[in-house]
Formats: sequence, C-alpha cells, structure tokens
Amino acid sequence: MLRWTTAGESHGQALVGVLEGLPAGVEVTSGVVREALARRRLGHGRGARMKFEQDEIRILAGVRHGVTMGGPVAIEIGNSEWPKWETVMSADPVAPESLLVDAGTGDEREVARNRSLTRPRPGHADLVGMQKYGLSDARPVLERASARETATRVALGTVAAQLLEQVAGVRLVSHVVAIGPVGVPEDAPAPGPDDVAALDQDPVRCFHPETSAAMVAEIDACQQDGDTIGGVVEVLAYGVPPGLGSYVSGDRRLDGRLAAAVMSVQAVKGVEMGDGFRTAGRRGSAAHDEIVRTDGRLTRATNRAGGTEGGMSNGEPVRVRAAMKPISTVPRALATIDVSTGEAATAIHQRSDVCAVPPAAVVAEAMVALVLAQALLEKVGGDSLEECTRNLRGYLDTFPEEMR
Ligand SMILES: Cc1cc2nc3c(=O)[nH]c(=O)nc-3n(C[C@H](O)[C@H](O)[C@H](O)COP(=O)(O)O)c2cc1C
Ligand SMILES: C=C(O[C@@H]1CC(C(=O)O)=C[C@@H](OP(=O)(O)O)[C@H]1O)C(=O)O
Repeated sequence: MLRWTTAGESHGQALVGVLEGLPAGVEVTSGVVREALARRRLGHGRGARMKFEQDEIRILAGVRHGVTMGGPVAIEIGNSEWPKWETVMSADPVAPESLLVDAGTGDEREVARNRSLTRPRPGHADLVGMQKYGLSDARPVLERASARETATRVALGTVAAQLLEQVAGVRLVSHVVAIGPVGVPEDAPAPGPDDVAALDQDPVRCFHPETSAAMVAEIDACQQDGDTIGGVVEVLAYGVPPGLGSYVSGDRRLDGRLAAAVMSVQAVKGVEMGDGFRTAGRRGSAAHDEIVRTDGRLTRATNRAGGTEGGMSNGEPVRVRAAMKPISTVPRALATIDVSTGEAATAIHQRSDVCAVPPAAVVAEAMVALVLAQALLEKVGGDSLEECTRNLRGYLDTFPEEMR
C-alpha cells in the first residue's frame, strides 16, 4: 500500500516527507519537485514570508539517477531562514539566557521570536493545542499546525503524480473557482492539463480572466480593511481509468478517501465531488450523467458526478472542490484571552497571508495525486513501473467490446 508521512516544524531546520510503496522505475528529479514547490508559493495575497524564504529541496532516498528504486522516497525541504530560528527551535537544550525575550541582540524581530505566545488565535490550533498537549506557550502548536507542512505534501504529491502519468497517462490540474464572494461563472470552461502554464501565470490561479481581476481587487480590499479571505479550489484529474476504489466497503470508496485527504489540508472546511451540494438541489433527471456511445466509445453526456460512481472512478475526469476558510491570523486582531493572565486580550498577530487560496489549490492537487496513486497501485500494482503498466493494460483488455 502506498503510504506517506511528513515531519517538521514551520520554523524548524527542515521538513521531511516519506512516500513508501512506490514501484521501481518511476522517473523523478529534484527539478520536477522544485517546479511544483515554486507553484505552491505563487498567489496574490500571500504574506512577506513567501518572498524571502526559499524551499531548499533534496531527494534523500529512494531515487537513483532520476528513477525510483522501489524503496521509500524521502524528500527534505530545508528552511533558508534557519539561522534566525536556530535558538528558538533548537532540538537540543539551549542556555536559558539565550531565550530571554531580549537576549541583547538589539533586534526587535529577535524579541518577537523569543516571546511566549499566550494569546491564542480564534480559528487556529493554538488554544486547543495548548490544552491538549499541556503547554503554556502556543509556539510548539503553531509550529506543527502551520501550513508550512504543505510544502512536503506537494513534494510527495509530485512523485505520486509522476507515477500516475507514467503508468496510466493521468494528468492533474488545479485552479481557483472563488475568492470570498467572487466566483467564476457556472458555465466557464474548466482548464485542461495543457493549461497549467497559463494558470501559473495568473495571480490567483484562476482560468477566467475577468473573474481573476475581480478576485485580486477583493483580496486588496480585504488587506486594506485589515482582514483575511477564503475561497474555493477545484482539482481535476484527466485520464483516470475506471475502477479505482470500490463500493464493497466504506473505507475503500474513492470519493470518501479523496474527501478525507483534501479535508486534511489546513483550513479546508468543505469538500465536494463533482457538482456536490448543487446536485442536492436538482431532480434526478438533471443530476446524473447519462451513458452514451460517442465515436464508438462508451462515455457520459455530462460529468456532474465528478468522475466517481459507487465509490469508484468511472473513467470521466475526477473533479474535487474544496472550500477554504479565511486565514485565522486576522490583522484586525480578534478577541481572545491571554492564557498567562486569564484577562481579555487581542489575538497574536505578527504577519500572515491575507489569502492562501491559490497555494491551497496546489496542495489539494497533491492530496488528490497521492490518493489516486494509492488506488491505482491497489488495482494494478507491481514492483516495477513496467509491471504496473502491463497490469493496467491487462485489466482494461478484459472489458468486453460492449463495455468499452
Ligand atoms: C497554503 C496555506 C497557507 C496558510 N497560511 C496561513 C497564514 O499565513 N496564517 C494563518 O493563520 N493560517 C494560515 N493557514 C491556515 C492554518 O494553517 C489553519 O487555519 C490552521 O492550521 C488551523 O487548522 P484548521 O483551519 O483546519 O482548523 C494556511 C493554510 C494553507 C493551506
Ligand atoms: C510558511 C508557509 O505558510 C505559513 C502558514 C501559516 C499557518 O499558520 O498555517 C502561517 C504563515 O507563517 P508565519 O506565521 O511564519 O508567517 C505562513 O507563511 C508556507 O506555506 O510555506
């Protein structure tokens, strides 16, 4: 089974991701991973950190001369800002005086970094994290709850996407369909796999130029008001073969697995497959995708279901949407309690993103890639890429002529 895990703190020395269960023979280079990470850093509305920090990537294990060897793949993303955090985030004990709020460096930012964080932000993990882990300082909570961790998800998702494309010709694309109240029109065309470069050029990863301009204006207005904003992203996977996932048990359903993976992205509060919630308002005759034969091939007249039926991929593009809430570090700080005194206070605010919806699209795409790769390997898995490709061909060849 394809499995993945990540480790690392937002301001720690490095993040690490491990992907286990890949066959040998998948082509992967650090260049491809670097490109995907650069895509995650894009987007109008991101905070100062994205401008000065770099993702320093190294493939540590599992790949030789650009090809997987069958063992776990480990990827490290170094923190270019580590020298500033070396004391605050040191793994080994440090001299107590080096952690004094003003350690004598005369640097204001140094003071802020060292201070205990006791004014938890509503909407972030701070308060419950302190309660749960028995902490009087929110630093350890926010370090791991932070979406900095999503860089590792994107790195691992890129490897999964390489497998999907090389075994089955699957190609993924992600875009933004709403920022706050500004949404693309219902009938706007969806981007295809060849539109990724155009999406990378757009300031909010939107495929509809007029809407994109309105989204940028909405983010600017929000920033001027000292506020933050969320939105909706969509991931499309083209070329997914039918039959990934299964209806036989709830935990094998592809739609459920996709939803859980995408919902696990920080700040995602809703996930829908295909037309999702809109389908609930339609009659059956206008809700389903009629089965037709076009150019001699069995296909669907529409794709309202978003590429799954009965918890299995049905051969149509997989389409998943995710709703992201507004960033909880609101500059116009929200009411909280200072847990060191019990007194009313305003929540921590140093710097943050105003809008992180465009990078969230890229992260959601990575999660979809990981789940689809896992389901593909369940169906046609083998120890080499060639074996997987052969298994996929063998499976598709079993379809009787009438069902192709
Ligand atoms: C790409 C991305 C960037 C984010 N940037 C910030 C940020 O700058 N400030 C912030 O407070 N939350 C940010 N978040 C959201 C928090 O990580 C998230 O709200 C927090 O971990 C609590 O989890 P929950 O919202 O799922 O309950 C970001 C999320 C994503 C996906
Ligand atoms: C670092 C990233 O996102 C961070 C996610 C994040 C949060 O609370 O989730 C808070 C911000 O970090 P900081 O509080 O240090 O400014 C974002 O910059 C990243 O995406 O690479």
